[in-house]
Amino acid sequence: METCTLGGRLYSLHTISLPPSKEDASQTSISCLLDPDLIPLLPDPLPCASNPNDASLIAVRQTPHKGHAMFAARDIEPGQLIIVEHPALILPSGKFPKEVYDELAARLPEKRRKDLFAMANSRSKESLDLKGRIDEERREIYGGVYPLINRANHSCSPNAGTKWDLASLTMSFYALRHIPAGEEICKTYINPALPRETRMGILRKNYRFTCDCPWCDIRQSAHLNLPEPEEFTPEELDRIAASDRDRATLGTWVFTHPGYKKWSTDLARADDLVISSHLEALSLIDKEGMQGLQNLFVEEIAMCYAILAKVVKLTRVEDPDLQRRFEDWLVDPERRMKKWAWRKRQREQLSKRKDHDDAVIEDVDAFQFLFQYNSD
Ligand SMILES: C[S@@+](CC[C@H](N)C(=O)[O-])C[C@H]1O[C@@H](n2cnc3c(N)ncnc32)[C@H](O)[C@@H]1O
Repeated sequence: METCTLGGRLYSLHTISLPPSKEDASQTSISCLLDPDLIPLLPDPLPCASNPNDASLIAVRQTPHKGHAMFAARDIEPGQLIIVEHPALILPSGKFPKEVYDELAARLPEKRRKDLFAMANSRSKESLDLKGRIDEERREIYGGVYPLINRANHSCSPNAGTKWDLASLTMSFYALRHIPAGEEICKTYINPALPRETRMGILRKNYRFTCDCPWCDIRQSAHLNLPEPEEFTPEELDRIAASDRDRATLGTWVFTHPGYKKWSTDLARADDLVISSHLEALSLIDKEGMQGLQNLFVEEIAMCYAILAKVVKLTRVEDPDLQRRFEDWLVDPERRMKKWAWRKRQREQLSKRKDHDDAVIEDVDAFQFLFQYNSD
């Protein structure tokens, strides 16, 4: 089989060869199902995943109620890269006949194929963005299957996140907060800002499990294989409602609170407005374990020139360009951050003028004062 059609669209089966990797001899190819017009647009030659993968950082083990899971074998610091991995499979979203999956898998080296099929729900995919590679109207969502990264189970308070790199066709997996040795490393399969009921419904329907995170499994009984309680106590209902409210607030924060851009040119807003509002968001993030959103807020705070040192560390995988920009500012913040310097100058001039006005006000008659005011 070289091609197949789904929903009137034609797809080609295609194998991308990878440069040999010292660390993983089985990682030799990616088996793909692609729009034929995408194939000539793929990076060629494909760079080898710059493999800083440190095998001693993680351990994959069988668990009593979640199949395999990934654990931190050592302490992992916030922002630290955990894995960089090429997908074993790339295919469009949508359901294809079983033979298509079998054919894609058959094209993989044996070890890679076995690893893939050993995974629970081996069809779960990470979405990949092929933006910029094809016309907007023909763009569609592709998914990748990763033998190692896909071992990470789900949590609604994930301690790790993923970042896709189109140029190398790799996914980076990195820590969103400190992960102590022994803790399970989880990512989120869904939008964690959704209410508990909706999150649980999607996870049951699409992945066939009941989430055991502390925000879903209110009684922490999933590991005992106990069913969801029929009824919650009023205190439990309050906790669920508070968490849903906090998550919804975080999900819409950037639309409901002023950010750096508006603040920077608006002297009517207090100097610490964005910083204090975004610090409030960061404390909600900590409360709900939604560190996946933190860069958005930390970046805004940093734009107001606050905790640059923290953001430099946190952005190293997710946004290396931003990291370099912040490092650059740190060399001479007032000169390089023009908007910050502008606000500072305006405040200084205003306070100088106020001191001056306070000193002369008694000598100035009403007419002079009005004149001075209007001529400014
Ligand atoms: C991408 S796989 C993750 C690795 C999988 N545990 C394994 O053994 O290979 C997704 C599947 O893992 C299981 N899973 C993931 N997160 C879970 C969780 N929080 N609780 C229970 N099962 C989970 C579900 O069976 C889900 O369909």
